[in-house]
Amino acid sequence: MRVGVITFPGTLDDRDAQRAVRLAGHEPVALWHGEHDLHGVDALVLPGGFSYGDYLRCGAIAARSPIMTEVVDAAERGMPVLGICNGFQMLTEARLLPGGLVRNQTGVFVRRDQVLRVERTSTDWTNRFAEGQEIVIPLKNGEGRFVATPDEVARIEGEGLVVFRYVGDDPNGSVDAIAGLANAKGNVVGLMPHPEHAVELGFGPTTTRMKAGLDGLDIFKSALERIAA
Ligand SMILES: NC(=O)CC[C@H](N)C(=O)O
Repeated sequence: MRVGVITFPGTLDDRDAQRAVRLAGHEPVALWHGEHDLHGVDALVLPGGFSYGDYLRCGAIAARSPIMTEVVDAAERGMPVLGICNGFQMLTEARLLPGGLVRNQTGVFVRRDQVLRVERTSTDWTNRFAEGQEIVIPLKNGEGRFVATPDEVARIEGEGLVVFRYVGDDPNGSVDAIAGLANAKGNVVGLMPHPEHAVELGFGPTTTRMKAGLDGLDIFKSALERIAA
C-alpha cells in the first residue's frame, strides 16, 4: 500500500515517518505541501516538526497550504489520515478534528517517553490495540496542551472521540488528559506523542514493560492492514 507523508517548510519528522511506514511493510510516498496532488496514495501522514517556525499558532499556516484542500477532501471521503504532533495541530487548525493545541501549562518544552492509555480502538490507526491497553510513545512538544470549550469537550467525550489519554502526570495540562483524538468515522486520528519514534528496537523507548518500545509500529500497521483488507 502507498502512504503519503507530507513535508511542509519546517517539518522535522517526515523521514522518520517514511521509515515507520516502510517498517510497517508498506511504501512511503513523499508529498510536498505546495502541490495539489496526492499521487494516488491510500493513506496520509502529517508528520511532526515546526512548520513555518510555529509562527501565529503551531500548524495554523501549514493548515492553509495548497495540499490541505486535497487532504480535507480525502479525509472527508474516508481516507485514513494520521497527524502526529505538529500534524495533529494542523488537523485541528484545518477543523478535521475539534479543539486546539496551545502552549504547555508549565510553559516549557517537554521531551519524555510517555505512557498512554488507548481509549478507542475503532479507528483506522488503533485497531491492533485492546481498549484500555497502555503503550509507551515518545513525546516532544512545546504546545501540546489540548483545549476546547466546555460544549466541545462534552461532545468529544459524549461521542467517544478520545483515542489516547496520558497516564500519570499530564505533561501538557490537557483537558481530560487528552493526548489524541479521532473524528466520528475513525479515519482521521491526531496525537501529540510520536509513534514514528517507537518502531525500531534500540531507537525507541527503552522500556521493556511494553513490547520493547515498538508500540508505534502498531499504529502504522493498523491503517495499512485495514486498507489491505
Ligand atoms: N514535535 C513536534 O511536532 C512539535 C510541535 C510544535 N512545534 C510544538 O512545539 O508543540
